[in-house]
Amino acid sequence: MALIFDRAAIRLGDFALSADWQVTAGERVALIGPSGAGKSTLLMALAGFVPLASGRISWEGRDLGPLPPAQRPVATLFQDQNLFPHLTVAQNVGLGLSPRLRLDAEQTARVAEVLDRVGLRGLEGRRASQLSGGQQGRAALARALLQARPVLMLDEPFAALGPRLKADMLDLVAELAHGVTLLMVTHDPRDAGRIAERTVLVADGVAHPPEPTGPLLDAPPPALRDYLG
Ligand SMILES: Nc1ncnc2c1ncn2[C@@H]1O[C@H](COP(=O)(O)OP(=O)(O)OP(=O)(O)O)[C@@H](O)[C@H]1O
Repeated sequence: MALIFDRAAIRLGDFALSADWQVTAGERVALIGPSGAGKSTLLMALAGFVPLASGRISWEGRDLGPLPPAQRPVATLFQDQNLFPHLTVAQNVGLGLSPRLRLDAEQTARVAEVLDRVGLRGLEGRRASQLSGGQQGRAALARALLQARPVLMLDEPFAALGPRLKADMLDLVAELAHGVTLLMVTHDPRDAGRIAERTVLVADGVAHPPEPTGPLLDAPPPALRDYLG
């Protein structure tokens, strides 16, 4: 069981990126590298929003190429959390199950259960705009978990939170998404060290094969050293 980038190549105008490696199901991997190197674009290719110029991406032996985004095995947690400020917490989370918010009793119970798991019980009826940053992160995580996809992509999650809160949220992700394959874009090597067993360096047109995070950060190759400063 694995997520495989098989000589996958992306071309967008002058921008080119290649990836040729795999991640074992349930593994947690960080993507790190300079701004504009293509970290988000690689995730968007996995999600089906950016086409491959050649090669393929497969999950458990199945080529994802023909699958539209909604049928791919991935859920995404974005930096801006993508919450609708005027909707309640329960509604924002319910959108993960039904885009029109027509939830049956079983789905409503699942929303309540996942809100409980992320520690938001009692705040179901509050508008998203009335949540703290940390609570918003929990609501967005609840929505992503509710989709129950085997791959969870995090694009600079919780970047707006302070270091302590961000660390707590990453620990919560690791705990609640246990068994889920995580791909996390981050600019902070501490995030990678906290949650990711292996790290992909994205630089100079290549998403390099994942390497064990600790040794990679302790003895960074030149491209990573330049980036880390
Ligand atoms: N539709 C497009 N056409 C041409 N180039 C594009 C298109 N979309 C993205 N790019 C380019 O792809 C490159 C990679 O962008 P991407 O956002 O993936 O980088 P990133 O590593 O996630 O950066 P950051 O860390 O700043 O978020 C950038 O140079 C961007 O300008």
